[in-house]
Amino acid sequence: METLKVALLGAGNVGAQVARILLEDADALAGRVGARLELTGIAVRDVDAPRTVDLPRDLLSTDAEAVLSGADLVVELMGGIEPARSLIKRALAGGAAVVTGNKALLAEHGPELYAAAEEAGVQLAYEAAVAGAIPIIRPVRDNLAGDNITRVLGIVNGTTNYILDAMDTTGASFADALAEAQRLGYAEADPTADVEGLDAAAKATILASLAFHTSFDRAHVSCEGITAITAADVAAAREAGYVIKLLAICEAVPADPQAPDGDRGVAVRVHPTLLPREHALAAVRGAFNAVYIEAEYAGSLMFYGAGAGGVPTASAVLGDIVSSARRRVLGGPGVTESVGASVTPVGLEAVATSYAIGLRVADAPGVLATIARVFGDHGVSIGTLRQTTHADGAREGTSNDADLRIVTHRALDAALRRTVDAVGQLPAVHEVTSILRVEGA
Ligand SMILES: NC(=O)c1ccc[n+]([C@@H]2O[C@H](COP(=O)([O-])OP(=O)(O)OC[C@H]3O[C@@H](n4cnc5c(N)ncnc54)[C@H](O)[C@@H]3O)[C@@H](O)[C@H]2O)c1
Ligand SMILES: N[C@@H](CCO)C(=O)O
Ligand code: NA
Repeated sequence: METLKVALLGAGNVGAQVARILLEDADALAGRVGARLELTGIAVRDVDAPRTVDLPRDLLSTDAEAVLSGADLVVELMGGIEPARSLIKRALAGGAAVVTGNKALLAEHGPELYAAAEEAGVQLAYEAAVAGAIPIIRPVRDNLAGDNITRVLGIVNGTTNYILDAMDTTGASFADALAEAQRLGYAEADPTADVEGLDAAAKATILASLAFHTSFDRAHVSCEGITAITAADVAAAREAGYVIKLLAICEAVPADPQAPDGDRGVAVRVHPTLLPREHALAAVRGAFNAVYIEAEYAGSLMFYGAGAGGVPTASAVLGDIVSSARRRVLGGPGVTESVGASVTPVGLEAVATSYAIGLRVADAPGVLATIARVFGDHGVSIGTLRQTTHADGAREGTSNDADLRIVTHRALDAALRRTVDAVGQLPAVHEVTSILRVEGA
């Protein structure tokens, strides 16, 4: 039987598990590939660092370039932009197939790397880069290649879903839920990329490019994280029949909001979103991920599972290793990215959604009518309105305060902002407590 040489770059959470499985399951994998996969080297920062998995010491090296030279397959699990980018380019140029889970790198430099793979006639596979273990890259790129995807809604970050779910089910504050996520090992020690939505935005960039056959850039993706979400927002959403999720949304919309029947563009956005509790994505709990796809012929599809964690993510990496190795045995690079569509990337200003708006107002006669008139004057239609009086929020010498939660019909972002600005100027409105988008209603 032929032997293929596999080089691994990085032995952290995911890399160490990939190495373990390559060694432990060597016979089974050889049967599936039609060649033996020999792990020839593992690039690490420190040969003596403690690891979650005991790895053969003679495979470890701090010289990544030496590790990848001569390999048939290079598996990059170091993360970050450099040196990952240069090492992947070097591996591709040398004729090796590359497997990576590096969404940050692909969101910023994907087209350059896809082109390098194409030029070298080898495969660049990255199933682990979006939603961990969930098969989503190949379904979107290959299985749905003959369909027309119209919308992708994804819960693609486990840490933020864990936090929002804990806030929803236990009433915890954002800070307490984050601390718990860190204690359980879901969030990074520095969880900025998770809670600010940057990790989800990188994944959205990759999904949009595949779903709409166009090279999207991270700069095309508008991004808002969950750090401003309060326990009160979550409670109010719950009371109104919604749950708040951080969604990555890629959607075909009119390129010019003033010309609804004109050319279509694609808007890609990440933000906290209210979802009706009966929506399929509302049932995604804890650190799980799910991607919901609407396509012209397939209808609605949902992909669900573990979006993070060393062992589940290793499953996606191993799948790419087996399939790349098998292609190597059979010859040819297989299916590659298709970017012939040249869809126009458009910004958030082109997207109309419903909004949930929280207002702290004076509980006095005529206040509701005045607020409703401002909405009407700006052409934003109110769908539902709930009022809760605040006995403990009484303002000295005046009326009590009340909390209003308004859910609008679909409106463009600019019209909504103008409306909220005008409402905020009303003397009876003491504070705009939140503005959140609603999807799936
Ligand atoms: N952990 C997950 O759940 C998950 C899920 C999907 C994708 N990913 C992606 O997989 C990749 C790896 O993630 P991870 O969680 O294993 O990260 P990690 O931080 O646990 O592991 C990365 C390892 O690479 C090593 N490394 C970094 N630079 C190096 C260099 N120049 N030379 C040698 N070694 C170097 C680090 O020392 C570390 O051990 C990242 O791109 C990440 O975004 C992770
Ligand atoms: N930090 C990421 C890891 C998986 O990409 C998450 O929480 O989903
Ligand atoms: Na995946």
